[in-house]
Amino acid sequence: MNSRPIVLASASPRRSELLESAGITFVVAPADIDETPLPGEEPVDHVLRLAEEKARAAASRTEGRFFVGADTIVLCDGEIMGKPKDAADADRMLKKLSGVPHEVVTGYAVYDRERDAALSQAVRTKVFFKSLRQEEIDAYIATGCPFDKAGAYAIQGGAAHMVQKIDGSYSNVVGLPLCEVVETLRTMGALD
Ligand SMILES: Cc1cn([C@H]2C[C@H](O)[C@@H](COP(=O)(O)OP(=O)(O)OP(=O)(O)O)O2)c(=O)[nH]c1=O
Repeated sequence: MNSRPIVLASASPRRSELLESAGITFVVAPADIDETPLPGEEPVDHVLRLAEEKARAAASRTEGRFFVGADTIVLCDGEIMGKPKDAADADRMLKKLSGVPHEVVTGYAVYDRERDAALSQAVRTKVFFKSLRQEEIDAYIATGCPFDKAGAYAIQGGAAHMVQKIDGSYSNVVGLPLCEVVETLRTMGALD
């Protein structure tokens, strides 16, 4: 699908699987950046900033032409939820999400090293959780799954049964809005 080198600036195996599923050839070069929100930073500005920082950080130390970075957060009642710090934090997040619709926001950026230019976009998906029983929350946390996921859950994993419905892109919830990312790669000339 592409002859020009694409680099995925991510350590997330889910993002790799999604991009692979679109038939895109790429190499992986995770970018380790500080993901703390700036004081007063709006959620969309936050994910867009981090996505571009990840793409540019990978470009500063990896061969390639197009660099894809992404960042996913859960937005519930004004709170930006990243990954839980520990089991108590995961428990707090899941209790807050229980029975309440929330949004998953993923920002992504494609940085073209040759033109020193980036295109970015934030995609929002509404997720409706059922009311969770404490035993369900405890059992889920005991699996260890919540710890590397924004909002302490994975729609593609053990939390599938907690989700009543979604409104919007599924791949966006998993961490990369595939439809939009592929279109952006095409617009930028990264795909044949
Ligand atoms: C809500 C939700 C999030 N997630 C994941 C997507 C992201 O990998 C993670 C949010 O953390 P991110 O900081 O966006 O990404 P990451 O640290 O995993 O990877 P990298 O920064 O190297 O690209 O949560 C799921 O896998 N399923 C879900 O249902």
